[in-house]
Amino acid sequence: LQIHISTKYRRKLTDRIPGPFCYPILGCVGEATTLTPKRLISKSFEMYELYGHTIKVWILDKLFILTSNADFMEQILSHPTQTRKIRLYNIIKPWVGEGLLLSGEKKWYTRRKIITPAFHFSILEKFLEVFDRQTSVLMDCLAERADGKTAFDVMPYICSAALDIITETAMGVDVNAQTDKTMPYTMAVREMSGLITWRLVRAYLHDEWLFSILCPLKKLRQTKLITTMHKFTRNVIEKRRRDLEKYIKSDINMENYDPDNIGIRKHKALLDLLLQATIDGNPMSDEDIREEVDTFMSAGHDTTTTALSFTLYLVSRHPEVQQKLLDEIHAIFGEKSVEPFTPAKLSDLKYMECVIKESLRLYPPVPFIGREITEDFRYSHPVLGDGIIPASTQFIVSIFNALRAPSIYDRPSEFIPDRHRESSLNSPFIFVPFSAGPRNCIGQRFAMLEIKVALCKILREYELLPLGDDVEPILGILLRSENGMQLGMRRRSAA
Ligand code: HEM
Repeated sequence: LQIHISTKYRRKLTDRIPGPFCYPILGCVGEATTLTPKRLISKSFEMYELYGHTIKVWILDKLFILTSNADFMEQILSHPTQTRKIRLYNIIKPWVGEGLLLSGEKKWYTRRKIITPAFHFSILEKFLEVFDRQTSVLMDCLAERADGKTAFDVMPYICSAALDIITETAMGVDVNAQTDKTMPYTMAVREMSGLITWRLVRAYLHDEWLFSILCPLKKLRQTKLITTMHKFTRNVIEKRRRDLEKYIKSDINMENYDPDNIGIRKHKALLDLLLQATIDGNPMSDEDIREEVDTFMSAGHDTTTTALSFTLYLVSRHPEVQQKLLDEIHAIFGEKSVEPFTPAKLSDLKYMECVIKESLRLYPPVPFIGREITEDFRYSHPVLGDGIIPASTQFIVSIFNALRAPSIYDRPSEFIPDRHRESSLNSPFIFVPFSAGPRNCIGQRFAMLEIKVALCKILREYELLPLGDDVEPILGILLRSENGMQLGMRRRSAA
């Protein structure tokens, strides 16, 4: 009865929004508990086909509005105050705290202002050397699989390289994730990412309290992993803060400074920029910085892993695309003498950009995002007309469906990189793998540069072969393939 009364106002406000039949009080709770991450993809297409591109679903007293309509999502995503994230994201909160990804409203706004300069092109340019060096390690690791006839899952290799890259750029620390599989910090990050995915596909374990009751051993394990990760990040922050203070007090030129701690590198990391940042005249506390660095670690390695792995998979299945990519790489960097990576040269890789975008369109690493509506929100929908989304609605943007909308993309399920030469498809609320509006991905240029460097190096050295099973995408906070991302490789000189 309480649920019925508390939802009455919200039901009335949203009665014109279509959606599947929901039982009184229970809503669609029965169907929601039977949905598997794999079935979610086909189910979402069925629902949009049946009800249009904006749908409502009740689960007990919770109202979800799902949309893949560009105009409608723009109204929420570009709104300056509707910035609070849906509760589902809380699953990573014990790890990243209220860093940029999870913080809301005022805290988010202040942090975003401080962190944005850390992703300026002039800073990212310095990371090209890290991308290059760590991808060279990846190339050595891939050599063991490049026999030209055996299919393998490329994702674990990419994941270790992405972990090395993000740890070095975020914290200035070399953790050798690709060559040393026993380092406690990287083992913890890997295990934690796996644990998050495991919990995500079990809706009843999203709540931290229920998770502790139903899976006490896993909860204990999670606590241990988080302790390991936090301890590592805090140690690095303390060390870098001491280094920085020493540097400020003395006349030592940072370039000549020789860090005594093994593994700590000289070039500036994102964390150094945070150490120098101030909020209202006060420096950020170590705990504030820890949250942000852990956010970069969490948001910045699994996403690029997924993007690069799907891109390699798609290129392996399209030899004509692979040849065009190779021709472009040779034209810009030379066939024999290999010129170093520069931002200008990387931005000349126009065809490669189309290929990466088309891969992000078909397989967006973040398949959906959500906002919790904080106060009644007046909207104007191109099909449903004007209306109000009531406060506390969980508003879900289906990036996966938006990027395959037949009304926007001709032959939406086909891999056609050249379609991105058309500027209309690149407008911010149409092409949304990095979201859009004030809370879009702060790391998107970082990710594009990292992927471009990796593609250049891999394709120059190896031919990708269409071996192994096709991908079977499943939806979670991140898009995954149930059977990995299989392909074959052959050294070009051996072709
Ligand atoms: C291909 C790779 C990537 C994709 C597809 C991606 C996608 C996204 C998306 C869709 C969001 C919006 C999330 C939301 O609204 O809930 C987001 C936010 C964010 N991303 Fe990325 N991301 C990628 C790489 C990165 C990298 C490399 C970093 C850091 C180095 C990063 C850091 C962040 C952060 C901190 C936010 C939160 C921004 C805010 O709320 O102000 N991402 N990303």
